[in-house]
Amino acid sequence: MLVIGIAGGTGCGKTTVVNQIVEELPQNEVGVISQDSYYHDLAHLTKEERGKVNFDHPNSIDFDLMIAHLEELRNGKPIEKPIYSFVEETRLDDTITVHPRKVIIVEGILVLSNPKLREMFDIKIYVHADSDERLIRRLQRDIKERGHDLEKVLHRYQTAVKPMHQQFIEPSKEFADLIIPNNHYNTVAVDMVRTIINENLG
Ligand SMILES: Nc1ncnc2c1ncn2[C@@H]1O[C@H](COP(=O)(O)OP(=O)(O)O)[C@@H](O)[C@H]1O
Ligand SMILES: O=c1ccn([C@@H]2O[C@H](COP(=O)(O)O)[C@@H](O)[C@H]2O)c(=O)[nH]1
Repeated sequence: MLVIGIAGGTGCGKTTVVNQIVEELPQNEVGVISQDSYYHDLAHLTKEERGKVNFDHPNSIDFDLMIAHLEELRNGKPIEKPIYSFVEETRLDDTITVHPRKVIIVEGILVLSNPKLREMFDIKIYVHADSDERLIRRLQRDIKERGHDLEKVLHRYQTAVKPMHQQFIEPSKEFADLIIPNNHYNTVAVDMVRTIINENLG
C-alpha cells in the first residue's frame, strides 16, 4: 500500500487537490482519510461550549484513532471511519466503512505535524497558498457551507486558526517531499502526483 500525506493551512486547497488527484484514478484503488473525520467527539459539550474549542490545536484531533485506523488499513482490514459535522461541531453517531486500497491519501491541516502519523507516509506533500488567499476562501466556505457568520469566522481566525498555523502547520512544511503552490489551480502538480500514483498501481 502507498500512503500519501497531504497537509497545508486551512483553505489552501487540500480537499480540492485530493479530489482532482482522485478524479481520474480507478475508484476501487484509491481511498481518502481526512483528519476532519477525527475531531474528538464533543457530544458532552453544549453548542456554546463547542464554539469555544480550539479546533486548530493538535489536541483537538483523535490522532490515536487515526493512526490505529491507518494501521488497520495497512494490515488489509476495513475501518469504521467517524463522521464529523461542521455545522453541529461534533461527531455523528454514524460511521463510514473504508476498505483497504492500494493507495491511501491522508489529508488535513496537522497530518505532517504529528511525528507518528508522518512516519507512516511514503510521500509527504504540503499544499501552499498565501494567508490572505486562505482567509478569503475560508470566509466564503464557512459562511456558505458551515453555517458561521463573518464575526465568528474572523474571531476564530485571529484567536486559533492563525496562531496554530504559525505554531504547528507552517513549521511542518519542512517535512514535505513536495510543496504544491496553490494560489492558482495547479494542474501540473496534480498531474505529477497522479503519475506517481499510476506508477504504483501499474
Ligand atoms: N487554487 C484555487 N483557487 C481558487 N479557489 C480555490 C483553489 N483551491 C481551492 N479553492 C477553493 O477554496 C475553498 C477551500 O478549498 P479546500 O479544498 O476546501 O481547502 P482545504 O481543504 O485546504 O481547507 C473551496 O471553496 C475551494 O473551492
Ligand atoms: O467544528 C469545527 C472543526 C474544525 N473547524 C475548522 O476546520 C479547519 C480545518 O479544516 P480545513 O478543511 O482544512 O479548513 C480548522 O482550521 C478548524 O478551525 C471548524 O471550523 N469547526
